[in-house]
Amino acid sequence: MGGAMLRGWLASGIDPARITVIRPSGTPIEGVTVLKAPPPDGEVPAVMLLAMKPQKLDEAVSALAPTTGEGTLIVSVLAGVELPSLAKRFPKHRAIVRVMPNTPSAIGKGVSLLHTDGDEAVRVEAETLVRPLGLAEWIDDEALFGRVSALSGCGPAFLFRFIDAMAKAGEAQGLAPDQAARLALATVGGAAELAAASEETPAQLADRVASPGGSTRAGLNVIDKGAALDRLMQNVLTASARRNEEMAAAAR
Ligand SMILES: NC(=O)C1=CN([C@@H]2O[C@H](COP(=O)(O)OP(=O)(O)OC[C@H]3O[C@@H](n4cnc5c(N)ncnc54)[C@H](O)[C@@H]3O)[C@@H](O)[C@H]2O)C=CC1
Ligand SMILES: O=C(O)[C@@H]1CCC=N1
Repeated sequence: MGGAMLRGWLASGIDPARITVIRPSGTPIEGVTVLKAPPPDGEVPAVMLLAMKPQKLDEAVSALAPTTGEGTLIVSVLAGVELPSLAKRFPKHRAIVRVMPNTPSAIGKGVSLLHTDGDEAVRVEAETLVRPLGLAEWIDDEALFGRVSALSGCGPAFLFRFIDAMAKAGEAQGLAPDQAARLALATVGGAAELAAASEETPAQLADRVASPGGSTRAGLNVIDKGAALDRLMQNVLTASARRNEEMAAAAR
């Protein structure tokens, strides 16, 4: 996820000289400084983005926490790890902002949910930081932030599965796999762009496709029976929210 955000920032024209990536592998990234660990005599960072797995946080804290200062804005994308859990581990900070980004950030089409207990200046700074990556939305209730992280944070994975499922269904009707994949992807991309550009709701747009008594209605009847897709998505987000809460509890 950190790599996706970095790609988005670099593509938006941010000065790479301002960025240092710390990754244990030390694998270089063109244009930016990459270190295996923070330099002992390094500058206090203005912004520190945490993007390791939540389970790796404690391993990373001993090297990272001493490098922060009273002026450091800590931005965490760690799913589940709440502000008090971060503040406890990084006592020196100006403010802490939680961000739940998603991978389309790499192409400036991401969604970033934001949460902080910082002041207006912190909110402006955080929003300015993530705006080049796509849509930015504040969620002021931290419990809700955890519960809804799955919609946009995990959402791309659910949609990628949906694209694959459409393609497989096309294959089952006789299409070659590569053609089915192309059709499914272009259909999902086009429909999403149309929905974004339209004044009508997705439900109204679905009705526009479904000619009365036609083939779309026959397909929609399967999706709509017993609110099958609605119930599936509710179960999906509930499962993700439950896992998020488990990670929050582990980090507390
Ligand atoms: N993958 C996604 O779409 C999203 C992920 N996130 C969050 O992003 C974080 C990373 O997730 P992924 O990118 O999926 O995992 P990943 O395993 O692909 O990336 C984790 C990165 O952390 C680095 N790392 C490990 N130990 C470190 C340390 N001690 N210091 C500095 N870096 C260290 C690794 O080198 C690796 O590049 C997680 O906290 C996750 O909750 C949030 C939103 C979306
Ligand atoms: O799977 C995860 O826990 C992270 C959070 C959102 C997307 N990936």
